Amino acid sequence: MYKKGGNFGLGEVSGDLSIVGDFTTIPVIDVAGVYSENIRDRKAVAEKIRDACTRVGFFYIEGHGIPQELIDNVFSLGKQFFALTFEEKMKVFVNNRPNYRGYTPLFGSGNPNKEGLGNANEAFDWGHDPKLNDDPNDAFVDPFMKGENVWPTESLPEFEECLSEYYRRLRSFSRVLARNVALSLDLAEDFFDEDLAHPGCSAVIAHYPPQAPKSEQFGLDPHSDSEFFTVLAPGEVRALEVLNKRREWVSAPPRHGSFIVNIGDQLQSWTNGLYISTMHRVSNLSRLERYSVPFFFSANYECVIKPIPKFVLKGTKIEYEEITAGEMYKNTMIKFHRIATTHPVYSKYVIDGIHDLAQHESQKHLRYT
Ligand SMILES: O=C(O)CCC(=O)C(=O)O
Ligand SMILES: [Fe+2]
Repeated sequence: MYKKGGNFGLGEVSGDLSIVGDFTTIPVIDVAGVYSENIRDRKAVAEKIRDACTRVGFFYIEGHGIPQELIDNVFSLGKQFFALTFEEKMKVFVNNRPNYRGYTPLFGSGNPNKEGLGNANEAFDWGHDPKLNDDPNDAFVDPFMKGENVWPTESLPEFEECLSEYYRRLRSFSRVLARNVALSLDLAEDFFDEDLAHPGCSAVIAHYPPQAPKSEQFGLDPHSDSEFFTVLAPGEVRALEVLNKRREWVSAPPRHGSFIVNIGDQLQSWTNGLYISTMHRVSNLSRLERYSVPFFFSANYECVIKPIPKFVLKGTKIEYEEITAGEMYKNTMIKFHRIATTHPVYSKYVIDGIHDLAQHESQKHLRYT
């Protein structure tokens, strides 16, 4: 369930924070039918999506139509980026951007351990900005996280173009998939369209180096995603695990050519818990370098997320707080990146004030117009 402040970065899983599904395997869905002009084809996909979203919250997708070459190029450039020197990568340090774009160093995010180290991954974030927006009516009013993407253009001239193309491609696919999600909920297919006109999406290339076998740290702490849904390119190395009702962590290994889609807190809230935003975590115990690219598909930042009345049964209590998509994202990012601002190695790169919590709190009076 989405609680104010989000639950990203939880070190342990407590029962009351998440709804968990009854599953032992993650379904595989061929989604090619979402592009069909024939409603019967679209409905056939929607039925499978409904089953996966109510029971698991995770599913593999085939037939998505996103060119493998584009995915491969993103991974290849990501590997080149992470191979740059620390100083070079820190030129685009995430904590010097109010909108959390750029580089998060290894151990620089998540819950710190006794030595003050966080998650065993390094990452590069990019996302919604005026340049990537495709809605002429979007004024890009974001009181919390104003700013543009930041690119390591000096070292990697092709980075911006390739990652921007990936962003646009994944956003357009996600809009089509969202129509099928609407259908799966017996809503009009265009039900979410307006709220996804200038979606505040973001994407990450993450590098998870191999962890020591008995490492107490995670590659990524157990969490649920805060957005509408996530379309994950999981790379080639098994490391992602998904929590079921019996408190078992079910492995979600990569399947070549498939993405993994998981429901986020926005959709869980919109459906009043019918669709599950399932907890998951990453531990890379494979001895191989792992790279993955989640694309977080969100509603417009100013969109207020609250249960759709038809999912609220008479006499039941609404358990989900009303919150804008932008605030959800901001809360997640502040929590997730706090460690980088206090860690002795990274803090010397921090420009004071940008990620001051008090400063964010004091902006609370600002609202989208
Ligand atoms: O890399 C993965 O397999 C999952 C990443 C993830 O869960 C996230 O970034 O939210
Ligand atoms: Fe996640």
